[in-house]
Amino acid sequence: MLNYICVGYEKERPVPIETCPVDGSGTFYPELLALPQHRLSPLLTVPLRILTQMLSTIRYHLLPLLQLYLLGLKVLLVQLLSRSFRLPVMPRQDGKVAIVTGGGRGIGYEVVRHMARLGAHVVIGGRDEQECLAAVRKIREEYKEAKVEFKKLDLASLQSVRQFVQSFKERDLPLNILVNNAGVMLVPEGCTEDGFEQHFGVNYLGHFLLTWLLLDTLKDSGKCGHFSRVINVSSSAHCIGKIRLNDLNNCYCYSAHAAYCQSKLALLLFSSHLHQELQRGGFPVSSCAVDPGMVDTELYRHLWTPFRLAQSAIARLLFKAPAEGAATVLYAALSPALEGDLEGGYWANGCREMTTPPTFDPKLQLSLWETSLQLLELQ
Ligand SMILES: NC(=O)c1ccc[n+]([C@@H]2O[C@H](COP(=O)([O-])OP(=O)(O)OC[C@H]3O[C@@H](n4cnc5c(N)ncnc54)[C@H](O)[C@@H]3O)[C@@H](O)[C@H]2O)c1
Repeated sequence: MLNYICVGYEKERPVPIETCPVDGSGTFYPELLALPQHRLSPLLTVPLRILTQMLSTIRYHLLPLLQLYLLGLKVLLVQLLSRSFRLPVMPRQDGKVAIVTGGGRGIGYEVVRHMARLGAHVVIGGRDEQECLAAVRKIREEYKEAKVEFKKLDLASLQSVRQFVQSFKERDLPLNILVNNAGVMLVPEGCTEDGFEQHFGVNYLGHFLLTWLLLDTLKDSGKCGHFSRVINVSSSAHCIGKIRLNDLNNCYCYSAHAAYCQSKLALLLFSSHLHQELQRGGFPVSSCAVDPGMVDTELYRHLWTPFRLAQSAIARLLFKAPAEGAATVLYAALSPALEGDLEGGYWANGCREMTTPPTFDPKLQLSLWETSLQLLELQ
């Protein structure tokens, strides 16, 4: 259960006590807060409060918003000027078992469809039953032999993640590929069943738990030269993400833009740390992160209406189709060239790419890893 205190600041929002440094360190404007306001004349206190509020709004709302839209423009420009990666012909995947989260639509659907066509047994872990069953039907209609099925998985509920893993393990199937694809973007402020901010809970923490609980199966299913693979679908938005270890739930000042970017950076840090841990332990499992590019899917439905309208108008022309967005994910998951891959890393448009320094910060990776284990009560 979360306890709340009121910091008497900003909109006087209650902030969960565990994540709130009461002294305001590292966030807001402690230098302004630290002023002995009781000694200031009321004439000064009011403008000071207005000023701090304006600064907070700029820093926590406008800046992440502007950064994300500018990044979007840059990515679109690069996409327009460079050739979209085309997936080479991949070998048959008979006998392999894959789990794809959020495989009922968008990029995930195309990943499932392609894997099923190649003979893999694919389990769609999805929240929306109707959507996922429709996806299963469609794929079976297209490929009569497809081994594709749906199992309920709501990443916004840790209990649902545990149930999904338990029912998967009861079947004694191997697990060769895990694609952590499901995601939400710019959803209104709200919490998961377990009280985590939605982007953080669904995009990152739910996938952390899912992977953690499936690790033994992934390890048992990998062989030397035939590693099991964990593919984390991140985003170029991670570049502008910031990990606020003392406010992972974005309680101080909620910005959906900042929350999405943080969740995608967290997924990348997780992917990198997991890969190193697996290599250190000598396990036949690799982990990498993939940016699918800007893809025309329903992910954008929570954009502010004018942006949403602009996005739908230009999407067909400038955005990738979901199958194109799935290409790098599929390459990372299936390519024989990556068998026994010891590097993991971050993939975009068919290539392994360098990315921003925080992603390689071992201290940050470890802190986030340990905090996540604590939040999930795994330690
Ligand atoms: N579309 C893009 O331009 C883009 C760019 C970068 C990264 N991505 C990432 O690609 C991934 C796939 O996104 P998409 O573009 O196909 O979007 P989408 O909205 O079409 O698909 C998202 C999928 O996640 C599922 N999902 C959402 N919440 C869930 C939950 N609580 N439990 C289980 N499943 C849940 C949805 O049901 C859906 O199937 C996401 O992680 C997204 O962040 C997309």
